[in-house]
Amino acid sequence: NLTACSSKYVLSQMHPMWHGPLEVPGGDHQSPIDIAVKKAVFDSELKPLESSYDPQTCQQIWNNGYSFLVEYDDTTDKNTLKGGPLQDKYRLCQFHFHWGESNDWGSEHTVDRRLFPAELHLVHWNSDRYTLFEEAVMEENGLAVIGIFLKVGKRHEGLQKLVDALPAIRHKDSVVEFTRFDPASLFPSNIDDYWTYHGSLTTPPLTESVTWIVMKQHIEVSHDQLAVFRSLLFTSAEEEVQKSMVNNFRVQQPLRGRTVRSSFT
Ligand SMILES: CC#CCOc1ccc(CNS(N)(=O)=O)cc1
Ligand SMILES: [Zn+2]
Repeated sequence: NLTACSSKYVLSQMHPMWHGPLEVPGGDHQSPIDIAVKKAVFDSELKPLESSYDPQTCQQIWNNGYSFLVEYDDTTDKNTLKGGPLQDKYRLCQFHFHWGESNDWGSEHTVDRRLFPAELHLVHWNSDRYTLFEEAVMEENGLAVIGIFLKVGKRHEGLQKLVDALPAIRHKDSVVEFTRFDPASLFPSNIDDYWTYHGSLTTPPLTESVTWIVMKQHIEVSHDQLAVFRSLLFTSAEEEVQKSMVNNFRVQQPLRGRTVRSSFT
C-alpha cells in the first residue's frame, strides 16, 4: 500500500531527465533556485528546527522511475517537524534524493552557483491544517521540505543500510520493505544554520506549496555509495532499453523578487 504522499498517479508523471518546462505558466515561486549567500537576509526571529522522527514508522523503499523514496506511515503525528520558519506542525511522509551522472553536478539548489553531487529532500506536510498529503500539496503553506547537500568524502554509516537496499529496487515501480530507519541519521551535525524561502515542488505537480529549508552544512557520503545511486534505472524491467537513473534534477528557476532568509549571520 503506497502512502498518501506517494500517490502513483502524480508521481508517475515524473519522467527521466526532468527538465520540463523552464517555468510553470504563471509560476513565479518555482524551485529549485540559486542561493546567493550575500543576498540572503538574516532573520533573528527564525527559531531552531525541531524534528521528532520514529524509525519504527519507516515502511518501504521504492523506485518511482524518477528517484528512490523511503516512505513513512504518515497517518499519525509520529514524525513531526516544527519550529524554524514554520508556524504549524508538519508530518514527514517520505525522503528521496537527486544526483548527477558524475560528482560534478546533481544537486537542485546551488549556493553561489556551486553545484553539489547530490541533494536529499525530506518531504513533510502541514498536519495542523490538512488531513491528507494530497490536500496539503495544493496549499501555499501545505508542505515543508528540508534540503541537505551531499558531498563526496568519507563513507556515511547511516546511509549504508539504504544503499544496501538499492539493488533490490533497480527497476521503476520496484518496492521492498524497509524498516527501522531514522531519517535524522542523515542530518548534518548543525541543523540550526539554514536558508529558507517559499517555492515549489521541483517535480510534478510543481505546486508552489513548499516552505524550503536548505541546510548550510552538507553531509559526506563515499564515492562508492553514490555510485550505487547511479546503478538504479529509470526504466521498468519490461522495457527493452534500460536507462541509468542519473541527472534527476530540475534546473534552477528565476528568483522573481523572492527573499531568501538565513537563520545565521
Ligand atoms: C497528490 C500528490 C502528490 C505529489 O507528491 C509528491 C511528493 C514529493 C515530490 C518531490 N518533490 S521535491 N523534489 O520538490 O521534493 C513530488 C510530488
Ligand atoms: Zn526532491
